[in-house]
Amino acid sequence: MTHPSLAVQDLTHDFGDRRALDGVSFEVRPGRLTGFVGANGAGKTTTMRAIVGVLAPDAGKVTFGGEPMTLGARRRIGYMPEERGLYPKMKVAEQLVYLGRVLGVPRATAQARAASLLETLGLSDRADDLLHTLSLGNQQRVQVAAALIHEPDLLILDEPFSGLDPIAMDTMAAHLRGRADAGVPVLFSSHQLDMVERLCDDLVLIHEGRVVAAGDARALREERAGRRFRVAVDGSPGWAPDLPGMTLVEAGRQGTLVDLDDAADPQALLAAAQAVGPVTHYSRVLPSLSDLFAEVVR
Ligand SMILES: Nc1ncnc2c1ncn2[C@@H]1O[C@H](COP(=O)(O)OP(=O)(O)OP(=O)(O)O)[C@@H](O)[C@H]1O
Repeated sequence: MTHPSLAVQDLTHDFGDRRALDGVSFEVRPGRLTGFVGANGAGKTTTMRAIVGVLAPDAGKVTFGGEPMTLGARRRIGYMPEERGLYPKMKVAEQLVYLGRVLGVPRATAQARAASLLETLGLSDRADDLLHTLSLGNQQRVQVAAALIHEPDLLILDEPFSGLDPIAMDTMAAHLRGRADAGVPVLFSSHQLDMVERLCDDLVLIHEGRVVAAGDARALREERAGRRFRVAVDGSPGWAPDLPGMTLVEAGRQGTLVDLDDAADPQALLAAAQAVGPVTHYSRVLPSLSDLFAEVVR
């Protein structure tokens, strides 16, 4: 199924005399996992609240499939709020079924979905436990299940990875990937830049209420790639080129890292490596997401 795109256009919002959002615009495309990254207080939660309609922004608009968000469209969003908000004294599965019913899912369907979500999130054995008896990380998994119980057309998740152990993180990541692969636009905020870098197709970087970079994650990194290359020669882990305009950064088991000045030819580096032995790796080094982030917020 093809889902529409979410577009956020020129959102502006003040809290008193503090401008929290200052003309925020970006798109969350169907089938794309979009990571929403920014420092504390940058405006991620406020933007997400405006998207799902719990906050009315001072200016700007949110459209889904080109149409303004209606109440009906909002019911098709799966939202995991920062403040969470499930019922601590209700049983896990019962709670999911209840939330599904509130969103118009027939009881039998909600029961089947709850069981299947708990299974994929590794919580089947806790289905009949009261929520508050689960660890915080497991409560968080239930929170994600709650956001998915009505098979939403759009997922907005505020820090779904915070507080999860590495295994739970992988489970969560696989689940979000699965929803995106099914065509759903997915926007999630996170401070775990390595996870975002590994997982996301698209990025939105926000700084002090303004979007400072947005779009295809790889393209954003490629645009900012310098002239650093990694080359690995089989059997010669410490090899270093001796060529004009090339500065060795490091040489080791991960290969040889070299900075080229503007006049140096990357092919000369490759040829020199090939003269030493079989080349097992040769690539231009892309900046990491944390490099990218540091650069755009400077
Ligand atoms: N209800 C509120 N009343 C007053 N100021 C607020 C309110 N909510 C947010 N703010 C302010 O708006 C700005 C943006 O906050 P927001 O919560 O959107 O940031 P964030 O990017 O989600 O941060 P974090 O990563 O810390 O969750 C901050 O300066 C914050 O203090």
